[in-house]
Amino acid sequence: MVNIVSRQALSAAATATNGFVARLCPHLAGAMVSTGHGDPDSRRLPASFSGAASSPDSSFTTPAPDVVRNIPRHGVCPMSNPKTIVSPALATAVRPYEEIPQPRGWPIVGTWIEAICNGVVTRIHEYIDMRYRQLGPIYREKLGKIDAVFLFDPKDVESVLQKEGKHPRHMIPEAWIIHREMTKKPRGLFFMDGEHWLSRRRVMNQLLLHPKTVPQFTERINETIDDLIDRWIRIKGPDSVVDKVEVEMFNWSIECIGTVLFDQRMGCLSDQRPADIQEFVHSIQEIFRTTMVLTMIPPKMAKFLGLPVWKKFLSSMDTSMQIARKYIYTSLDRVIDRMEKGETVNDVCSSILAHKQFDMDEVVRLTTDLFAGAADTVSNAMAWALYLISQDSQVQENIFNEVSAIVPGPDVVITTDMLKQMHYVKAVMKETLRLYPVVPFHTRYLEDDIAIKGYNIPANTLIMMGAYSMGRDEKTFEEPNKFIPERWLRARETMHPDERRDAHYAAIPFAFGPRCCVGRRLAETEMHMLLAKLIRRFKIEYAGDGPVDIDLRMITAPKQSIKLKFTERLVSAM
Ligand code: HEM
Repeated sequence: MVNIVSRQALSAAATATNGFVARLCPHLAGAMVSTGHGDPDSRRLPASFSGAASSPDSSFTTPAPDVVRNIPRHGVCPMSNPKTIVSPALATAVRPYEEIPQPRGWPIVGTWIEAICNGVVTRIHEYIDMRYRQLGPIYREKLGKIDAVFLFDPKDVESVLQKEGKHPRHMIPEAWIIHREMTKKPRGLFFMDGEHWLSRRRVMNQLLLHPKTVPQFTERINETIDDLIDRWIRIKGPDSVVDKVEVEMFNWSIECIGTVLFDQRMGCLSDQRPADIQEFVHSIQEIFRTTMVLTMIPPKMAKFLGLPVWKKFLSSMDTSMQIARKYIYTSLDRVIDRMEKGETVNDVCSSILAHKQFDMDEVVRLTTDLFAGAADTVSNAMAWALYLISQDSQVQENIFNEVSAIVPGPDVVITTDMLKQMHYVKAVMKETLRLYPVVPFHTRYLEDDIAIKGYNIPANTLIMMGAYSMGRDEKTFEEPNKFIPERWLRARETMHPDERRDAHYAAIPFAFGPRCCVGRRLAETEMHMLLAKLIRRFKIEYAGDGPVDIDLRMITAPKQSIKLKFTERLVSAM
């Protein structure tokens, strides 16, 4: 039997039990309450799998189990939902879902019009932040097709993730599900659930999250970075400015994932970039943009009416899948060829093939989704990091000093052992993703009811945890809107363990637990290496006309193009 309660509900229950509650229901005296922390069924990936070992904040990623209070159990209160396993005391303390605060809406349309007027499609992070400030750390709202309860307290995020079970389930946009059904083409990990997901995920964990695998790719990642630097030296104008750094980052991240998946260069960093890669970039962006629109206009209706947004969504999905598959089939042919010749192959795709557990079609599906998942995430994270550091010369000097002390020369290949020592570089990326979480909401459906802040959230309710708002919350972070990488280094020494825990759960850009991002270790390696190599070589200044805003198309992307000036450091300084 599992006890599902939040710490807040617990304390509410604890005060309520004595006297008043006991008079109401004789069951309630001396109930067993558990925080859930430290429950034997609270499963976590081993630290090595969640990437905790290499994290600058490894003290954050493995919080110590909380105290479990055992008080004699009296059984489940008949008032509760049969699947809500809470202490009898809580059964009265917990209020029904319907009482969770919600914004006032109009009959039938609810808050739809207000949400659209507030720019919910491209600025949903601001709209939801506004609701948080208005309604508090738990509220519920129906936004088009999304009917969810929103959470903003890191302690509640922890409670939800503690209870996500063996097969955590996240939200898949309805438009994507319809597309999958229409094309009758099953997709990769992100779309799977249950045991089917777990069996595939275990294999992918071994190939991407195991500490031993990523070091095999570091030399190739280094090469892509050297090529990017050469390219920037070639293309920067007389004023040393590179335009559209976000597009450059996209091309680089495709090049990187290409070498890791297939041990093959894609040509995205050459002067004649393949035309279809540009089309791929565009279609991925359109998928995210149209999907956002299709959360406000029911996709089934948009499909039925043949609305332009639906047509655009379909064509972008099809184009991106066709291009990804074209690359993957060509690469697979080469991989198989090399394997047949007995040549050593060292890439993720051949390792999946070597597993012999999956047929060719499944290999294509798994790799296509890795390819698509990697492209827009790493590139946007890096674009934001460069935007932030380009406005802070002190942060650049700190990076430079750290990297110079660890890496013997500018042309030396950076290894994962070197990266492990780069605490400041890691803190810069952690801080970037706190301010600009590429994935602005973490979503879960739980198998059982859960009590949060004294309210019952029924099983299978969509729970959305606001990473953007939590990352910028003054309750958790001092001067929350300032870019201060040092906060992650200081935190270990100066913060109370409870505050550290809150800071950890408020900033989990890759999510946490068994369904965390499978590409985390690879993404961090790529980003830390790029940052280290770039700052070792250049001083970077922001050359744009004004601040860059967020354009939220499911992921946190820059709205305006990012222009940067690159000045080579003197050779003697490097
Ligand atoms: C800065 C870079 C990245 C960020 C911030 C990021 C973030 C995330 C997040 C938040 C999730 C959802 C986890 C959940 O539902 O709880 C996720 C899932 C996923 N990511 Fe990433 N990601 C990044 C890079 C990558 C890369 C490089 C790859 C590919 C190698 C990748 C592949 C995936 C896949 C396949 C999933 C679905 C996993 C599953 O459902 O089991 N991601 N990512």
